[in-house]
Order: sequence, then structure tokens, then C-alpha cells
Amino acid sequence: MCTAITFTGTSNYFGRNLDLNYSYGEQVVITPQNYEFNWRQLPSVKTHLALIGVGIVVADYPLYFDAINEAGLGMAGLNFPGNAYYGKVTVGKNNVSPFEFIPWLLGQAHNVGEARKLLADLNLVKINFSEQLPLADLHWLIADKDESIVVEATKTGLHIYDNPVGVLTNNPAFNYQLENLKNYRQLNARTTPNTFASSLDLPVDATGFGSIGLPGDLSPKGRFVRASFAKLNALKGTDPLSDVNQFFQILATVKQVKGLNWADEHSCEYTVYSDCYDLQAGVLYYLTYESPQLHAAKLQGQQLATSQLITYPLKNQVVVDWQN
Ligand SMILES: C[C@H](CCC(=O)NCCS(=O)(=O)O)[C@H]1CC[C@H]2[C@@H]3[C@H](O)C[C@@H]4C[C@H](O)CC[C@]4(C)[C@H]3C[C@H](O)[C@]12C
Repeated sequence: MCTAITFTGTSNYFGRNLDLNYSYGEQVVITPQNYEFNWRQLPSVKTHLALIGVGIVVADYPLYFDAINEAGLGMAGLNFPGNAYYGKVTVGKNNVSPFEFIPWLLGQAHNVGEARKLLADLNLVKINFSEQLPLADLHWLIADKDESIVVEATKTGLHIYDNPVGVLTNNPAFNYQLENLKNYRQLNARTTPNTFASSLDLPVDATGFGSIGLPGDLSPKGRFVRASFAKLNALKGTDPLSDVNQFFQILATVKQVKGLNWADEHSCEYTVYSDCYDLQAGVLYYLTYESPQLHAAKLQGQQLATSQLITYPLKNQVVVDWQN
């Protein structure tokens, strides 16, 4: 399972937890402006916006899990098993395969408004990357500094939803998750007055009473409510780095610890990595399960106009900052 969020403070932030029972050997992948994209159905593109994100490179192709572009638009793919539906190639449409979707959109859209226009003619097609890497059932969170949307391709068509919460998890579909928040409208980040019965004296003897009922479980439903409550009530920082820290603290409320969520008999899901993009500065901050301090990479200067993919393996060593 995964959780993606947006957060606004001194800058605008976007990122996710990637939860899985194994690692693909993820890397930071920078796609410069002159890397040529040879799409499966659409004409090749020689120049485009530069991207930075997390993913893997196979046969010199960037398979992004999440990324942003140099204009400050971000996008993340999250599992949507059993609900995602990709159709046949349709004449007159932008036929894009799911593994091409992130680079195709981020390569050209500067903001959510432009993304919406491109999505109007999008057809997500059933074309896999290779036999070894079959189709992934996904839905996507797309965000810029002002707004976010969710894209779901299901049997009933391509759906684009406004996302007033700026959170996405997994099944069931996004509409359900949004509707489900109504069941938690009584939650409060402050302790509420006693409304149980006016005749009964029920003094508070601690804090946190307003959040009694907040789901603590790791299911997508539970994480959607918890991440929304955390994100919508979290204080903003006083500078970009304190915001980045706050972003990771929010993601930590839905982090999966190894051993708490078994995917099958032999392996459990855990938070492989968490990341936070500063959409305005073009910086990717991340931490991994094995290396929980902040690492960073950015889209910068002369790298932007080159033509070869640039990669850095995600750090996986614990580093201790000794003080004596
Ligand atoms: C599994 C990842 C999503 C994490 C998540 O939501 N987990 C939930 C687990 S559960 O169902 O709820 O149990 C997704 C996000 C991006 C996906 C990858 C990207 O789409 C890029 C390629 C696409 C290829 O078709 C398949 C391999 C792949 C490399 C994908 C593997 C996998 O499906 C990834 C890594």
C-alpha cells in the first residue's frame, strides 16, 4: 500500500510512501530535456520538460514510480488492483500505456490545468513494458502548487476527480475514500467539551481526546483518514526545511513497520521509501527504510539540457551522527 500527499507551507510539497513487500532497487532518476522518448503509439518526442523522480531504468527507459517536472507539476502512481482497467488503442486519442503515463504527462504539462487538457484525449492502453514487467494496476495523484487531481481508468472509463484533501491511498476507489471522511467529521485536533451528558461530570485527564476514533490500522481506508487528518491539521513550518521535516512527520503517521502487514506467507509490506518534492525548488528529498535520515537530489543547471538519463541509487545505509 502506499500513501501520497500534498502539503503547502513556505513552499509547495508533494510526495509519497511507497509500501511494498520487496524493493525494485529504486533509484533517483533524472530525465533531462533532450532525452528522446520513443512512445509505443505516439510520435517520438525529442525535447520536453526535465523530470526528477524515483523509479528504475530498464533498457535506457525511465520507469517512474513518482516524479515532478521542472515546472513544478508532480505525479505518483499507487496500486489500484482489480479496479484499474486499460483498454484497446483508439484512433484519434492519445494512446499512452500506463508505464509511459508519468513521463508523457510531466514532459509537457506545466500545471494541473494543462494536465486536465491533455487528459481530455487520453486513452490508457493495455500495453505492457515487457514480459518481465507486466501491466501495473495503478491510479495517480497529480498536483501543482495550487490543486491536485486523481486519475482512475476503470471499466466505466477515464475518471478525473478534483482532490480537495490532497491525499491518495489504494482500494477502494477515490470517491469512496472521500465519502468515507464524513464518518470522521467529529474528530478534532483539540480536546472537545463534554457533550456526553450535561448531568455527568467527565473531566479530561490527558490530551488527544479529540482524535479518539481516528483509525490506527494500515488498510488503505484507515491510512486515507489518518493521513488526511494529519495533513489538514499539521502546523506549517517556518522555513522550507522545517516544512520538509513536517511533511515526513505526516507520512510517518501512515508508515508501515516491517512485520505488521504480511502480504503473503513469506513477506510483509513495509515502507520501502518516503519522498517529498519541493515543487518550486525542484528538489527531491527522500529517506528509505534502511536509511531514515534525509537524502536529497535536485534538478539543476547544465544537467537539464542534456540527453542521457542520470541516476543515483537510493541510499540504504544507516548513518549515525555521533556526537562524542
Ligand atoms: C507497487 C507500486 C505501488 C505501491 C503500492 O501502492 N503498493 C500497494 C500494495 S497493495 O496492492 O495495496 O497490497 C507501484 C508504483 C509504481 C509501479 C511501477 C511503475 O508503474 C513502473 C513499472 C511499470 C511496469 O508495468 C511494471 C513494473 C513497474 C516498475 C511498476 C511496479 C509497481 O507496480 C509499482 C512500483
